[in-house]
Amino acid sequence: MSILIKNIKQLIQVHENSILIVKGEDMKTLPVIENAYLYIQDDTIVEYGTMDFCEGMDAETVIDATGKIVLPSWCDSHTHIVYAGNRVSEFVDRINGLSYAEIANRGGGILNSAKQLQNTSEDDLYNQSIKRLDEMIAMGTGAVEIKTGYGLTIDAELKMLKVIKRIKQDSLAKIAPTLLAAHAIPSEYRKDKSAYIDKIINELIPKASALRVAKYIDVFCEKGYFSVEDTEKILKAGKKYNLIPKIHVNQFNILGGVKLGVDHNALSVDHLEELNEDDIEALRDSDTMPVALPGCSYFLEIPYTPARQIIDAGLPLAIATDYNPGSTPSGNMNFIVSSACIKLKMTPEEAINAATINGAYAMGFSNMYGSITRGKKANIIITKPMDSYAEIPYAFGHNPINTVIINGQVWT
Ligand SMILES: N=CN[C@@H](CCC(=O)O)C(=O)O
Ligand SMILES: [Zn+2]
Repeated sequence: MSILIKNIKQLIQVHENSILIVKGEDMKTLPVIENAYLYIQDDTIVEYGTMDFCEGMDAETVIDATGKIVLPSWCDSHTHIVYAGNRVSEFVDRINGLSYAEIANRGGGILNSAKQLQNTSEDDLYNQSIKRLDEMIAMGTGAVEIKTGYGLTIDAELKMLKVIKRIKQDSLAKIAPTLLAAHAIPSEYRKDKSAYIDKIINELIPKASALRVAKYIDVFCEKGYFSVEDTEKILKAGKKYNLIPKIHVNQFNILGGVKLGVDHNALSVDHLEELNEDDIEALRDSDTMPVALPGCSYFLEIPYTPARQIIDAGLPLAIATDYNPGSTPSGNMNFIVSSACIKLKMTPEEAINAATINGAYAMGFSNMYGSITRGKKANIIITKPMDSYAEIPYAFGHNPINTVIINGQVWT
């Protein structure tokens, strides 16, 4: 199967040589070819260039992209899309004045989602979750990290992993699976958190690893959830099974989780709504990607991650949705790219770098995703007609997408 996209107004994020990450000042650059073509064979980007070199070229499917922008699909490196039901009633409670923490303390929040998930069959959970993923693909996302963390029992966490495994097998999207059993303390362990941690370490991690699906390990390192010491214990246990850390840190409080993540070679440290100079220093010269989740800040009305401070310090930054039922019930990366510009004061170039190549890095596969490079996977967005790529973040709330190609197939 071959696809030729021709007369492209701007082909963006083009890299002749495969790059893995973009940092600091370099994030301001987004390589563009004007009046371009792109040739896809099966699931792979094979060739591209200016239209001058397209003469005589043909393919089984030819798409005329006159007036349109073509770019790599969004890489969403932080989601919790496997969940059951929703938390609409908590949304209304918050409008009426309750805080996220007050709702959680009353047994709502993550524990509410866990109760719903425990009472949902694997098939039902799969159907609800893949529907969310399909909606994300239609909005331009081609690679997605998916976490567990709404099971909170051995059986329910394994059920989540099985669902993620099925999604990974069935979907055209690239999936990065993460074990986040340490997402909240189950009510039955309220008075004995260490017993739950022991269960994760001695029972769940070995069983999860036998399922051969989880690649990453996550912990919600936060007051009232898991301390830095708890987090370290779990990361060390994960390491024995080759699970790479990708952790929730600094959402509400600075506890030292960023440094811990860096010390344990975390692939990413996510949230960072609260951040200090020590965190920036810890990230300097590390291989750990900081990840901002502006949809969560928007929905919970908490501070936005200080992206300028991060990028201006010469660090890389990725942006992701955090799609989940409690703090971000949206998987729309177009909105995240807009929010990065409007609220995090990132330029369109920085936001697009953060949502493509750096998002792919934060999932460990920027060698195959996140840029227009020969040999990389053909996950492509073709926009509606627009004057420049800056209109993608500018027209917030609009759907900028005309066509999505995923794994070399036109998505319908
Ligand atoms: N902060 C921890 N986990 C999720 C929210 C979970 C929930 O409220 O269900 C997050 O990343 O925002
Ligand atoms: Zn999260």
